[in-house]
Amino acid sequence: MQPLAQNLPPLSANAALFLDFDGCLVEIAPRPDAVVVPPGLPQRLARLHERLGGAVALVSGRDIADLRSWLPDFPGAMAGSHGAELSLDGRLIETTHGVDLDVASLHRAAARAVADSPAILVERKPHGVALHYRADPSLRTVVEEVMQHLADAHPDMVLQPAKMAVELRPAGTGKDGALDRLMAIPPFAGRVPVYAGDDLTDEVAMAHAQARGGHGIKIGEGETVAHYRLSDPAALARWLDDTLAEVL
Ligand SMILES: O=P(O)(O)OC[C@H]1O[C@H](O[C@H]2O[C@H](CO)[C@@H](O)[C@H](O)[C@H]2O)[C@H](O)[C@@H](O)[C@@H]1O
Repeated sequence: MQPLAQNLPPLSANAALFLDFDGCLVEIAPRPDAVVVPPGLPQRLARLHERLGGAVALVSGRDIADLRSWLPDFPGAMAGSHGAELSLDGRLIETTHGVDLDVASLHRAAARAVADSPAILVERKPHGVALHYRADPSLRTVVEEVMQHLADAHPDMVLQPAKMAVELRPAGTGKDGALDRLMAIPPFAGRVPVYAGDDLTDEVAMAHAQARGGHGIKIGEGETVAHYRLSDPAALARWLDDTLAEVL
């Protein structure tokens, strides 16, 4: 049995905070373009960024341009596309993988393969592709088979299971690598990493945070390596606000 939310200690002043986006900062929505940024979230992130000396990063499966469209004023670092992209302080987006990918051709192949199932949403990503079956969960097997087929045809890409979706991302990327990369540079270096996330792609990063003496916070249900759990994005927001009021 994992510890209850009330056992989660407040963030300490020497923490480095890593936050996932979908299902963590915002509730899961029917489609990727339908999420709602809760009122107060941009201000909360800005205050945390200021009080933690800039050591706050967003770590998402979304690409950075997409992430930035939801949180245009976020002042900290962003790791996007499951760690395939990195942006420091709103500056240039750096691609962190060496895979030579014809992404347009991958998008076309994915779209062709599911053309007979219009309920499957094809998300064209700069470093991969995602197929979403949330609109019709009975299409899960179709999506899994198509994505396995695409993965077989692209040995430099790996499958990334997600919530009601399956993605392909470049091999060698991952949120664990993003965390390691940021923890090696100021203002993150020397701090204690705390990582909050809700999905499978977050588990490796939470494990890395804990291996570095920090902790992971699982948002929502499901198996996890994290030491702590909070029920939903609203509970995470409350914990962050309590921390800001009491500690930082
Ligand atoms: O790492 P994250 O920030 O959690 O992003 C993971 C993926 O999130 C998005 O898909 C998920 O959220 C959608 C909106 O709530 C939902 O409709 C979908 O079913 C979920 O799988 C996003 O579309 C992906 O690109 C991200 O990789």
